[in-house]
Amino acid sequence: MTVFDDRIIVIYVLGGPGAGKGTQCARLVEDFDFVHLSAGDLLRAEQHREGSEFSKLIQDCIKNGTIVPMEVTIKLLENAMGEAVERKKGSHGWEDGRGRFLIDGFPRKMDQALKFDESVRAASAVLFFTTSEEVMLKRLLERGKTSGREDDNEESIKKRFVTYMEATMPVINYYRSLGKVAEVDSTASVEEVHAKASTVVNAIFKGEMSNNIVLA
Ligand SMILES: Nc1ncnc2c1ncn2[C@@H]1O[C@H](COP(=O)(O)OP(=O)(O)OP(=O)(O)O)[C@@H](O)[C@H]1O
Ligand SMILES: O=c1ccn([C@@H]2O[C@H](COP(=O)(O)O)[C@@H](O)[C@H]2O)c(=O)[nH]1
Ligand SMILES: [Mg+2]
Repeated sequence: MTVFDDRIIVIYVLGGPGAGKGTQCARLVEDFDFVHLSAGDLLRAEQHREGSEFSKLIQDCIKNGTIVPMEVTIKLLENAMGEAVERKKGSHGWEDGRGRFLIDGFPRKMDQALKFDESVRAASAVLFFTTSEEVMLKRLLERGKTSGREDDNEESIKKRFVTYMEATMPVINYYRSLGKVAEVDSTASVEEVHAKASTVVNAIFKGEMSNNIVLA
């Protein structure tokens, strides 16, 4: 039994640090009336919440590119989803009555994937953005000039790459084994990547994604 039923559609958005997940999610929100929840943003908000017992833990994990224990992140996501559903009820709601969530930067590790799918809501698909480490590093160092993020520096970025390869790639391979991964090369311009991502999401909504997809 999951917290949310089949009126709620969840798409996980994964990819290496700086692959463009947040950028593309913002664009897809405009097209498909998604609620976009970034696990990293929720953790940063919790880190800075006055009185949070997890503040120091989250700060250390983010700086070192390691993964915050799943209980913390899943609770934050579950709460944010619940709040979004309530907000939607109070306004016009979702057009077709089906709630649509893009869960960005999550699950980063197998334990999170299994727990969220089984207890909150199983993901319909994984939108997976890929590009080279060289491109990701360049983007993140550029972003770091203005982002104020404690992990947008070369030392933290290198650690994030290691965590991504060791903990997150197994998650992607797990969803590949379920035929749920839509891989989109995110090296090109924001517009070009957006066009491909949009095509994929359309296919997911039309129920046309019966196996993994790769869009180069
Ligand atoms: N297709 C693109 N071409 C050029 N720059 C891009 C592209 N997509 C994103 N960027 C830029 O790269 C940086 C990282 O993008 P974004 O924040 O979307 O990545 P992310 O995958 O969410 O990263 P993180 O895992 O660190 O949260 C941003 O400064 C963004 O403006
Ligand atoms: O599920 C998650 C997601 C993120 N984290 C931590 O946050 C940072 C930043 O995440 P971004 O997606 O790049 O904003 C990440 O490096 C982890 O330290 C997490 O622990 N669990
Ligand atoms: Mg991001």
